Amino acid sequence: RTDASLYQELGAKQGISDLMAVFVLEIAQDERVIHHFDNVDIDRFHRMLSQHLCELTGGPCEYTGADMVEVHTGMAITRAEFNAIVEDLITAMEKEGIAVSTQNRLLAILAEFHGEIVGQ
Ligand code: HEM
Repeated sequence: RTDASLYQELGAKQGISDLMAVFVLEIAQDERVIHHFDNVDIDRFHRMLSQHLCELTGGPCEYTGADMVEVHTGMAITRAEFNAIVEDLITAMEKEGIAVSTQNRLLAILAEFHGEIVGQ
């Protein structure tokens, strides 16, 4: 578990929730990946993303959602799709005015999920 500084830099629970709301809107407009989300419960998706990010960045949350490998298995997510999602997150972070140094700290954490998500 990391220290909570990244969690604070992202604006704690409210900042993370706002960021994930913008991120979900970016995904919804992204033709490269939207087909994966046809039957997804968006409220739950937003809630689980926020909880996951809160925990990963050292915040006072416990992620209660699905295991990363299990939930993405069967989607056959490509490297290009993974990168598209990363771009959507960067766009969301820019829109939320998050400092580039903070953006890079978050991206470094998420990059570690590559192997659990791509090609499952
Ligand atoms: C660092 C990369 C990623 C992380 C950390 C991540 C994280 C998550 C989390 C926390 C959930 C919620 C699980 C739950 O509801 O219990 C989820 C669901 C989902 N993810 Fe990802 N994800 C990543 C990349 C991707 C990519 C690249 C795609 C597709 C292009 C994708 C597609 C989905 C879909 C469609 C769901 C909803 C599954 C469902 O509700 O049935 N994810 N992801």
